[in-house]
Amino acid sequence: MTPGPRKAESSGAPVRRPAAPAEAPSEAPPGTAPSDAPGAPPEDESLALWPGSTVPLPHADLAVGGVPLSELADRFGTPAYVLDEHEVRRRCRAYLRAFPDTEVLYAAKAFLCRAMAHWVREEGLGLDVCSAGELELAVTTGFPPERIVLHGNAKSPDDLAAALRLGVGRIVIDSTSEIARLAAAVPPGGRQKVLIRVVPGISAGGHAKIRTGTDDQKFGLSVADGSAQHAIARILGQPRLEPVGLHCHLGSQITTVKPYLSAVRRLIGLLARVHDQHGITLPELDLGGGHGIAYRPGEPALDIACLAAKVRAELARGCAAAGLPVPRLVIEPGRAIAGPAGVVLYRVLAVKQTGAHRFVAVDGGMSDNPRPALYGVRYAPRLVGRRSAAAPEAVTVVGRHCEAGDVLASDVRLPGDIRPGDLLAVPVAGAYHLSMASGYNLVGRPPVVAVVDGRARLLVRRESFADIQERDIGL
Ligand SMILES: Cc1ncc(COP(=O)(O)O)c(C=O)c1O
Ligand SMILES: N[C@@H](CCCC[NH3+])C(=O)O
Repeated sequence: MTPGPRKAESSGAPVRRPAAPAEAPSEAPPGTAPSDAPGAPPEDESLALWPGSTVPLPHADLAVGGVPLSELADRFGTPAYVLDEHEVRRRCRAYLRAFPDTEVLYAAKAFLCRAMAHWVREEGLGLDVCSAGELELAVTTGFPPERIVLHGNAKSPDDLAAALRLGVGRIVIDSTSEIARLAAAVPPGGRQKVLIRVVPGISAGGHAKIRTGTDDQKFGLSVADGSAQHAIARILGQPRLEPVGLHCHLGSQITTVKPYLSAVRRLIGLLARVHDQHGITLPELDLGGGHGIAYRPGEPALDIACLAAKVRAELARGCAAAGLPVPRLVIEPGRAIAGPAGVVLYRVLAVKQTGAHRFVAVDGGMSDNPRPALYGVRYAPRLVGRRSAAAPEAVTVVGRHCEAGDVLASDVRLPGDIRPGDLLAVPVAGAYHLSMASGYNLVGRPPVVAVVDGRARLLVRRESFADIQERDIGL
């Protein structure tokens, strides 16, 4: 990506965007352009996908949360994830505003650390977890277990034991075989609320690998082949399980409302069948997450306000037609809350011209961001901390790992004089980066630094060589 036009480059202090009007825009739903960033639309359009606090500084630096990125790189090293606390909180509030009377669960798999759990809880969201690890971490921050929902297509005995011991609000049943196993784990006299994960037979999502609404995949219970109906009958035969609703998660990176409306219609159909067959009304409908965001300028994002309005209308219409009460709505956004609040910083280590290709190799790679390798996702890195007059050239930003496919950003435009020592910053790095980071090549995972109001605070420290060595028992 070409560094965009800068403004107000004369003073050394972070230049703030105009203050947000007191009312709505700063709380506009995530994903709605141009108010995706808080306050007025960004002065510099090339910063539209960056956290709302991002401002240009002298020497082509950027400040996020009032802290210059080059200062963060010097202080915390690279690679490093930077998270704008205000942006996370603003996105949580925007969801609550767009979805009144809805339980909004933040999907912890997108990114979780203690501070994140704390912010999300303070903002009034619940949590969707899919392991004992995510659950226990959240609970250590005082997250009320009753506001937590446990997911997973293969929950381990430890996952179920932790959920029951800590008293999570609901457990999502994902397979028939799980029913008896869960019922047996519930202590005598206890009754666990459960949701049933339903596969509605809808194809939606940004990449085949992240589509979970089609019948032929590993998650949930299909309506088409009757397994969902069969599972519900089985659950009703288990006195220690209390079915409270249906759940579906269509996939991730969904940028249109239509698939959600199809899901609502199919789930209402199933609610009606359950009512007719068993004489019960399940009071909850959990539509999962999957709300798509843009990673590069010009990419589409799901319009959350539109989603909220249309889902509510479809629920009201469908339930009235089926003679059912409107169920309580639950949603589980992850990416749309954490993703745009994060930036990742890399230092350039090598620049190489091979034939037609110019490679810019940085000190991170697929171990801190496997998403390009997994899903072919494209990012928009930007040179920060140094002004360049060189014309932009097409380059491929690659990582440091022993894989030809370790590409972080293919065919992006960076100044032609890019060189070792330069700092690159990549926006929209808050979701599914650290949470999917690996230990490949024994490279320690990067730290997470929170920025807010001109202050930087380490949330998760860098994984050191000592950390890695400690786990290795030796000969
Ligand atoms: C059950 C469930 N809920 C919520 C999410 C969050 O999805 P996203 O981060 O795309 O909003 C996921 C992940 O795709 C999921 O599997
Ligand atoms: N991890 C994926 C999406 C799947 C989300 C989890 N169900 C991503 O980075 O986009």
